[in-house]
Order: sequence, then structure tokens, then C-alpha cells
Amino acid sequence: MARARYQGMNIREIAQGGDGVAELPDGRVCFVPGALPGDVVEVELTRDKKRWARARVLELETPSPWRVKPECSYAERGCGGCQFWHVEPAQELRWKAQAAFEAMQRIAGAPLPEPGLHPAPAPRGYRTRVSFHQRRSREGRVELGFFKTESHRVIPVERCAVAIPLLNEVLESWRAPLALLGEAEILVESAGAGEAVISATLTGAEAPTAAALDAIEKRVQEGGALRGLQIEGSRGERWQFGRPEIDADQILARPAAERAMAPGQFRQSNAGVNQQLVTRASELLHEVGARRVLELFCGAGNFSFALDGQVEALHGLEGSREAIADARAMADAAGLETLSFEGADLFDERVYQALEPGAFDAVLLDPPRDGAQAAATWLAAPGHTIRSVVYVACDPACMARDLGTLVGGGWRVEGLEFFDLFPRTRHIETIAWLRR
Ligand SMILES: C[S@@+](CC[C@H](N)C(=O)[O-])C[C@H]1O[C@@H](n2cnc3c(N)ncnc32)[C@H](O)[C@@H]1O
Repeated sequence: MARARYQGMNIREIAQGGDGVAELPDGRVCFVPGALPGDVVEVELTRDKKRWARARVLELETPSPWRVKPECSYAERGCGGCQFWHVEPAQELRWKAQAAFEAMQRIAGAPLPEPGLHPAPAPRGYRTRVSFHQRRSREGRVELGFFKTESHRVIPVERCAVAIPLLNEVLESWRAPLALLGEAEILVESAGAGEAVISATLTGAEAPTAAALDAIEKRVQEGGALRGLQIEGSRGERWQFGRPEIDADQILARPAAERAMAPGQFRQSNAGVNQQLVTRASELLHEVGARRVLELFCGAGNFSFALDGQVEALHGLEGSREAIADARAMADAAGLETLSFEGADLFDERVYQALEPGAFDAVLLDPPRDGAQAAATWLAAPGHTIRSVVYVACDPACMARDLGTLVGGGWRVEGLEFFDLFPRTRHIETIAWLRR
């Protein structure tokens, strides 16, 4: 059956997640990826649901006055890595923040304070860590790049405009040896001054051939900007070459000592905005006089070490064993006794029941995309001494659900700020702070 087409569709706003929003003649809302407020477009429906639809642009009838020529050529070829190359960064942030804020108010079911906005220091060339897909094309070529929008087809990428120049240099010189590994997820990250590491996770069933491993070993020995490389096979096997480790100052906003840390684990991938986030969270905890802080989802201590000297005690909980080992090693190396770290599954409610009820006066949390439902439920209940919460989130919708739980437990959302952690993409980072 032919897909429905509509002409003269006015894009009225950006939805949370970055799509343009229009209204179909029957009143249904229609999400249009790549369209901007002010555009008038002809579209073809790609999904046709009872209450909503999704469509792709067939023709840009009248371009939005906010449209600019994308500085990234892959954006015009449908690269799904970024969504906002065709608008100025300041306007991009305003739209993303507005969409996130409206969704948050709706989901939280409570009025939220007017948000503050923090633009990124650099809207391009900022990513210190980029994940590429390496796939075999229909013709049998191994291609490395990003998925095309709404597809699992790889768009081969020579240079990524949001990556720091070092990562592009390494990618250029390592493309051929990496292709010998076949299908894989390729993570390239900065490791120290002028050096990067690569972690390749093989997605096919085959182990790498001896010839591929030999070629990679020789290439690492030749030297250059790659400090080390590790390969993980589909059955958990691991091969390491050179020195696949990362200087702590690439992972932590304010490391307490010089140390090397494990590659491949979570890290904030925009160093400039990470400094903004850590500074703001520290200020907020200072303003409420937080002395004994429970930090949830602390990673390797990105926020924790910045609080050394400001608080009497901080206890960090985190699920990644490698991150906890790194955080403990850093605290030991710097002789810090006020900071302690422990492994825990923070989606498990029992972890919170086991905490001493009077041990903390503030909570700092920075959960993954799923949010922190178990933590919010525990914080909303009576029986503990916590009076301040600073909540850092990468998913506004899950954060809003948790804020709703907290407000239901008598917490007040005192402030809300958006940070452009990933300029040119649909993502936005949020800090909310609450009192009870
Ligand atoms: C957004 S990151 C924040 C890490 C850290 N605050 C930072 O800035 O580097 C979320 C963290 O949650 C951890 N995590 C994910 N699921 C978890 C779980 N179920 N229990 C505990 N930690 C978890 C991840 O390992 C990751 O370190």
C-alpha cells in the first residue's frame, strides 16, 4: 500500500529527542526527524499509529529561517551520529532545553522551576571518546562509521567533526589494520597528552586471525599517537597490545594523583562541559552546607575527587568493578581518608535498606539513562537524615519520573539547569537540586 503523503506541513517545535513536530490534518501529532521549527515540508509517513505518526521529509518546501548550511558533510548524507548541524548551537540548545523541560513537567506531574542554560565551550571538536561501528557491506568491504539515521546501515566516516583532532588522526592511520578484525564496535578515546587508545569489541563469532593480530602488533610497535589497543572477542577473550590505559586526568575532572586507569569504562566524553558539571554540583553541595555525602553511580570518582576538602566524608557507590577499583586506587595513592568507594547494584532496593539511616546529610547522584527509581523511592520515604539531593542526569524523561517520586515524598525541586554536553546531537544533560 502506498504511504500517505502530506504537503505544506508546518513544523511547530522540537520534541524531546530532537525530531521536528507537525500536526496532521486529522489532528494527530507527527514526528519528523531532521525538520526544524519554521520549516514547511512535504512528508511521507513511515509509521502510522492511532494517536501519532512518524514521517520523513520528501521536500523542504520553505526552509526555516534558523537553518544554516551544515559544517559536517556526513550530516547531509543522513549520518545518525548527530541531529543538529543545520542550526546554530545557541538555538539548538534553546530548542533542546525547551523540549526537555516541557516533557519533564508533564512526566514529573509537578511544576518545575524555570531552567538555566549552560552552552558548551566548543560546539565541535569536543569529543574525547567516540564509538564507531565497523561492518561488512553487501559488496564485502569492511566499513567503519556511524549508523545512518533510523537504520543499521553504516555510513563510512573519514573524519568526525565532533571528535577532538587526535581521535581523527588515530582513526586515519588505524583504519586499515582495524579492518582486518572484521565486524566490531570500535571505541577510540584520548589517553593522555597527544595519545589515544582503541578498544575493539568483536561482534562476529570468529576470533581474529593470527595474521590480523600480527599486523596489529607490528603497527603498535611502530609507535605514533596510539598508546595501546585492546581487543575483546565474542567469548570474552582479550588481546592487548602496547599500553591500553588512560591517564586519570582524561577521566576525572580533578584527579587527586597521577594514575593510569582502565580503558573502555564510562567517562564523560566532553572535558569542557564535564568541568562545568562537576563545578556546579560542587557549588550546589557547598551552598547547602553538605558535610556527609552519599554519592550514587560515582563511576571512577569524577565528582567525588572534586569534593575532597569540601566535605567531611563521601561514600561512593557504583556498579562497575573496574571503576570502583580505579577510584579506590586513586584515593589510596593520594592518601585520602575522607573518600570511600564500594561496589553495589543501585537498581536493587536492598542496597538502600542496608545503609545506616543517619549517616548522610546529602546525596549526589548521576545514574545511567534508566534513571534511579530505587534511589528515588528510598529518598522519598521517611526514616533517613538526608535533606539535600543534587541529581545529574543524561535522560530528562527518566529524571522527571524520579523527580515526580521525590516530590510525592515531600521534596521540593529548587533548581534546574541544562548543559549542552553533546552539542550537535539530540542529547542534553540536566542538573536538578532538591531540598526536604
Ligand atoms: C552517567 S555514569 C556516571 C559516572 C560518574 N558519575 C562520572 O561522572 O563519570 C553512570 C554510572 O552508573 C553506573 N551504573 C550503571 N548501572 C548501574 C547499577 N545498576 N548499579 C550501580 N551502578 C550502575 C555505570 O557504571 C556508570 O559509572
